[in-house]
Amino acid sequence: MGFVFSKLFKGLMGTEQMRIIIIGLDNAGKTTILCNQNYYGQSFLQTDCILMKQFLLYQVMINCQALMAFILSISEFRAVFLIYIIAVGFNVETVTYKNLKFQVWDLGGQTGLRPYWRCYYQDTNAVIFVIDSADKERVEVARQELELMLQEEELKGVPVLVLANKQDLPNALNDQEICSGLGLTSIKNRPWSLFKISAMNGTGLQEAFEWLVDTLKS
Ligand SMILES: Nc1nc2c(ncn2[C@@H]2O[C@H](COP(=O)(O)OP(=O)(O)OP(=O)(O)O)[C@@H](O)[C@H]2O)c(=O)[nH]1
Ligand SMILES: [Mg+2]
Repeated sequence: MGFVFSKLFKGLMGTEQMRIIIIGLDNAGKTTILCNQNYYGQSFLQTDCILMKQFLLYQVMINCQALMAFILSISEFRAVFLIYIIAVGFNVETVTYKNLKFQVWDLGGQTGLRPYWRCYYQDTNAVIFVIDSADKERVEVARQELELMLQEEELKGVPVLVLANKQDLPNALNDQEICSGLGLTSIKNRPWSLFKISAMNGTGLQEAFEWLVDTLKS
């Protein structure tokens, strides 16, 4: 993902730091979207893109951010912590490309973690809302969480990219079903778009993030 982001945001000029949050119910595929290319691909090794990972263990760990960033900057520790990030909690990836800094926050979606999403809304430039397209039973829960989030004053007017993930699964809902299930057409006060993707095989990600880049640029 770092590679995708660094490529896509290469065209943006200036020194402004973009802050993006990735949210959605647990098991939607948020961490897979953010991390898989860095774990298994070449991007983690590229030389012109500085990647730094930080790990936060719920709110109590917030004061330890600087310490965790330092630990993660030591390559020997990084792999261990990155694996731990997949399992629990919140994850942030900072991609620095030349003079552009881009911060992507992956917020855990378990029921007990959702109340903490709002702690990360301030100064957010865009929201990526991920849904497991094969999880028909919880589309309504996802709709409620999305609706709550969109009511937040701190996210007023902020663009929302909805990713209908796991489209590789045979029972995945299509975009019309997701659109009506999440009530997306009632969103009138901000730019939004829905893309069908598979984080597993990368389908649809490029188009989705191009929409996001274009929206942030305009
Ligand atoms: N078939 C399929 N499985 C996927 C896809 N994306 C993610 N998964 C799987 O779905 C499961 C959950 O993925 P995560 O990325 O951990 O989900 P998450 O949204 O970060 O979950 P929380 O951190 O609990 O909020 C994992 O087993 C992934 O391998 C996809 O596109 N297709
Ligand atoms: Mg996760």
